[in-house]
Amino acid sequence: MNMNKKEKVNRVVLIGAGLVGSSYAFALINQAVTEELVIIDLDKEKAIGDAMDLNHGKAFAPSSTNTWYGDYSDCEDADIVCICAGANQKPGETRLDLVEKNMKIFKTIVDNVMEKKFDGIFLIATNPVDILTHATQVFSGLPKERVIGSGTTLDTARFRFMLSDYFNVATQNVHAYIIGEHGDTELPVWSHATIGGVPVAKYLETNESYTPEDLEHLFEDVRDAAYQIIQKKGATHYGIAMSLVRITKAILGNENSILTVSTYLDGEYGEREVYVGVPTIVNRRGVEKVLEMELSDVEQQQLRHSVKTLKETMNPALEKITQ
Ligand SMILES: NC(=O)C1=CN([C@@H]2O[C@H](COP(=O)(O)OP(=O)(O)OC[C@H]3O[C@@H](n4cnc5c(N)ncnc54)[C@H](O)[C@@H]3O)[C@@H](O)[C@H]2O)C=CC1
Ligand SMILES: CC(=O)C(=O)O
Repeated sequence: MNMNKKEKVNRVVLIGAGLVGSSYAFALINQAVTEELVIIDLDKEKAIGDAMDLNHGKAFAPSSTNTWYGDYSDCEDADIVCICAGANQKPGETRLDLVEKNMKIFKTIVDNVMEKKFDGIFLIATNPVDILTHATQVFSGLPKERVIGSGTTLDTARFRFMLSDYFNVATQNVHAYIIGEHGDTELPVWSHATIGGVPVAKYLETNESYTPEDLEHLFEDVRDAAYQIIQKKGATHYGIAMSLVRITKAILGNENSILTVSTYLDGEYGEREVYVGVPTIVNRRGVEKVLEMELSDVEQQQLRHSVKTLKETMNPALEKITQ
């Protein structure tokens, strides 16, 4: 046995260590998801400070994550490059309002990463996430299954939390998805939502205080959660950080987990040439398979509207930047 031969360890490169990125780094280390974590940010001093600060807490983590402030050359050996760089929403702004600003930033970042011959999986969080995931695939030329957005994983987590709170059951026993744009046109898939296997429509009958109107309001709270949090504290970052860690674990652990990541559709749900949040089997290869649920007519129409909205914003912005 050659004792000098180094074993390949998992490396995640994080680009953009603002509120979302640094929360992701913190959660990654606390859950010991990867052996190596490299942090890159335009604000070099802030990122160096983050790497120092995170390293100082390592003694208390389940296992050691080798963490350093790096540069694009670190992307060559990376398994995952996670991009959280770019502008966030100011109060009143929609995610789609960020498209031009953040697409320009992404062109530079993705070109820099690919110059270093990156051959792993891109995981995108920056908004509008579905559109920037698509742009990353176009800019990088990597296979579509190796470019993934956080999609509606956060919205699905919010939905499951709020349903579990309403019905007073553990979140783990709530199975329900939010799909579509990570944004204002997202939709709840009520037709497949279950509490411990019991359809939500049936579960409503188990207590007269439960009402369909409450569920409508509950979905509105899910959809508008980011606006409410931004109004109160300026940004959201813990929930998305934990969603990103969940996706990272599914990839590095080759889990075949079903997550509502932003995935390229090529005919599934009757849609093409779009990245959008749908239940997807995620493993070491990235996207293994899109799970095609039978949607109700209303849900199918809502998904079509969501995809149309995404394309209407994305196509001109992509055209402008690739001209
Ligand atoms: N997908 C989702 O569910 C969620 C997405 N987001 C999105 O995440 C993004 C980041 O949000 P925050 O962390 O709150 O913003 P932030 O302003 O705290 O951090 C952004 C970071 O990006 C860095 N940056 C900008 N241009 C860069 C470049 N060219 N190269 C490297 N670093 C660069 C900045 O220096 C800064 O540290 C926003 O677009 C926000 O809307 C936020 C929450 C949830
Ligand atoms: C900001 C954002 O996209 C969210 O919290 O859902």
